[in-house]
Amino acid sequence: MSVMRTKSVEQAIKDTDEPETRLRKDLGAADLVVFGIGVLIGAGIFVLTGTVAASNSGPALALSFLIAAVACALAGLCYAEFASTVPVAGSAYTFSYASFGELVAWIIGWDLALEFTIGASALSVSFSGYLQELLAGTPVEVPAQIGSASGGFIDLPAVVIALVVMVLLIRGTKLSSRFNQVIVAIKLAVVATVIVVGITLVDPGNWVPFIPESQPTPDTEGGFLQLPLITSLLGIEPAVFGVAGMVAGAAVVFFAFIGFDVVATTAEEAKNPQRDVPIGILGSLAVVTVLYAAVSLIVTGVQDYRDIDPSDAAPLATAFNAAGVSWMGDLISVGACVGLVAVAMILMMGQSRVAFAMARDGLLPRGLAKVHPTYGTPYRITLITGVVVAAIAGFVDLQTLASLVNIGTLFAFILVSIGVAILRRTRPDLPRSFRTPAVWVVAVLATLMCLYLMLNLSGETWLRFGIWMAIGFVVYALYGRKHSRLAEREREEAAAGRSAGSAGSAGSAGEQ
Ligand SMILES: NC(=[NH2+])NCCC[C@H](N)C(=O)O
Repeated sequence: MSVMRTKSVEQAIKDTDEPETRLRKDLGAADLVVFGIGVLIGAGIFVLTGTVAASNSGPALALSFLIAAVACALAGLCYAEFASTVPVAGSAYTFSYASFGELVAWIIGWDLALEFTIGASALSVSFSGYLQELLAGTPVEVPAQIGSASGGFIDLPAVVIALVVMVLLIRGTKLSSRFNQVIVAIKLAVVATVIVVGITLVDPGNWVPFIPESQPTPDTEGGFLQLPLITSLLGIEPAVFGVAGMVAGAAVVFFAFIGFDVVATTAEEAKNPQRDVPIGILGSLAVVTVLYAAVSLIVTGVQDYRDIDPSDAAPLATAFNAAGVSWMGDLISVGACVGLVAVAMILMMGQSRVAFAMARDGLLPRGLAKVHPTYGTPYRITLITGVVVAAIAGFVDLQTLASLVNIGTLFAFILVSIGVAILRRTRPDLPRSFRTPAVWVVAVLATLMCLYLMLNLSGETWLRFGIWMAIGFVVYALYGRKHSRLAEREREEAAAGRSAGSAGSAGSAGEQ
């Protein structure tokens, strides 16, 4: 069946070598770790910490982060293996093309588009929140009507920043990567200061009880009825706090760990992808896990979680302002603004790379994959992505965006984890410079944990995700299925086979 046609790993690597669509290879291991940290530290730690501490976890926020970190580490091991096996642009997309076939590849590519595009919108919105906190009370204060989608009618700062990032990206990867290194340094310095200064302000009494007692509504007493997916389907109030709240919190702060997979999207631009990509993924994940746990303890230690406003767009700054250390509030806001822009930038870049790979394969119009003659970047895709990100950022709030990104990413993690295990069976011979230890155990655990976190997201989130995927199926049926390069090759070979009088070779292009 044609939708099952797979593109061999060898073919995927060979396809990267066409002059018109070849990317420059100039990133090293350190670039990738920095790149990873740059995309990981963002809205998750700067904004969602406050929301989740206030509405789901309380001081157990630190545990919510650890739960999410475990799921990510398991999936991260699988990502590291596939990135070292299939070092080409496009991340999970390219990988599934080689292991599951074209239809699944399309599904995952479409899913990644959701993760990156909506993710970039989420980061633009978060940037806007901290910018407004910084400008509040000054003559250039942003008026509420144009300050947020929920409180006004458009989030204008979010729209503007998305467009600025787009222009920077079109100007070139290396420039953006340098720019990113400086920003990562600023961001790490801010996080370190939050931890160091924060320790002196902690009142350990705020951590007691560490897991606040569950406040279930009468309907949700116990068991599966506490899962947000179920409660929202049944139209009842979800339980808050307690262990169930902590896990529901994990499904939201999961957002903070998304991004190491973006490192895999740049594999084609790495000098030595086999070694550098696993280092980049696992290294950046380890660093941020420690930082997140520390910052969570600070946020809930400096303030009583009951005093945190769940809709605060700049909770870290607020915590220090409330403790009377307003210079810290300003410092955090400046660092957050800069850091959040960097994440938006990398996400947009990730999106352009995935779409680039898909266009090169003919699943999207091939003209989109054209690289700019002087800048060497996929400028057409970047332009389209930037405009879409800006439009969404202007009108949708952060919670909605973050949950949607999480469900899409968890889904991609599941496909990748299963894919890694399957590829070990179908292609045991492939060179793998990084092998996931105990792959069957790790892949199965990663799948189960991600699935469980997905169940902790609401019915509305599932519905939005379902709609997005349904649109994807229509696009594939109407365009990609006919125009894909593999489809073309199949047709050519079938024709060649007929004229040579041998029907035997038809379709072999797709075989592994
Ligand atoms: N690949 C993504 N969609 N990443 C979005 C999340 C980025 C980052 N972890 C943050 O906390 O802001």
